[in-house]
Amino acid sequence: MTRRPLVAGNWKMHGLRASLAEIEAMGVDYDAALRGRAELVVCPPATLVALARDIAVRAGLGLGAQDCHAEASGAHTGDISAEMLRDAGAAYVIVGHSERRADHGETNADVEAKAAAALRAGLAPIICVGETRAEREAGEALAVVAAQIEGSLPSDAPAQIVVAYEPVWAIGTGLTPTPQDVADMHAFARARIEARLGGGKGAHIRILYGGSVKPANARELLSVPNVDGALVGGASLGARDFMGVAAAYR
Ligand SMILES: O=C[C@H](O)COP(=O)(O)O
Repeated sequence: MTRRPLVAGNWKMHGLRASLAEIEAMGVDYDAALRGRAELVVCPPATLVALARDIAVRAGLGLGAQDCHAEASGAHTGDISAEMLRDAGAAYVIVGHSERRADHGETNADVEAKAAAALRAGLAPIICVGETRAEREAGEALAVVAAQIEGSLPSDAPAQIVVAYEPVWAIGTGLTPTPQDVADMHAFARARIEARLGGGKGAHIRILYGGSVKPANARELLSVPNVDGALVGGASLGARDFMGVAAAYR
């Protein structure tokens, strides 16, 4: 099964208009050889999505957003719908990131509704799952991820969805699981995705690893079986590091 690797950059709450120059710079290194091997996507804050559209197109990168509301429109002050993101130029949207689950109390049901909204709007959701340190230490990592997959993926989701496994304790900490731990979790996640969606989709869906991915560890992490790319936080803010991560596919 050939799955096109995807390296997605999640800028989180970072970036002003001046940061758009980084997307332009990413394009300089994103040559035909690398384009042939991996898809690159950048997910800036919502304020920059529309402004980034033409720049990303010129650079050859895809564009994503970081969250969406479950409804297409309505009286939801401060929220942004998947339709609006699509209109602004996004093709992807991250849903269920652990920071939204923690900061905004998003449940698996909320994440499923957002993923469904993304699909309705024509966006590919990047659905995040992952255990906390306490859950891993309690031996519950597999059960937590299984429950998140079962609860957060729309049961009729197509193979275009992306799943990102991000152990919460590895996000922004410089810590990473061992390659064997990543291999075990990704194989497990693929089996659970197939159990959830059926129809042979599990083999087609890309499962990204996220959590302290950097140029120095990208090659090792991205060569693990069933790792189809990365969801990169801190190292995606600058072209040099982001392209250093993507270079794992050269
Ligand atoms: O969405 C990205 C992840 O939360 C990873 O963040 P990080 O690469 O800064 O650890």
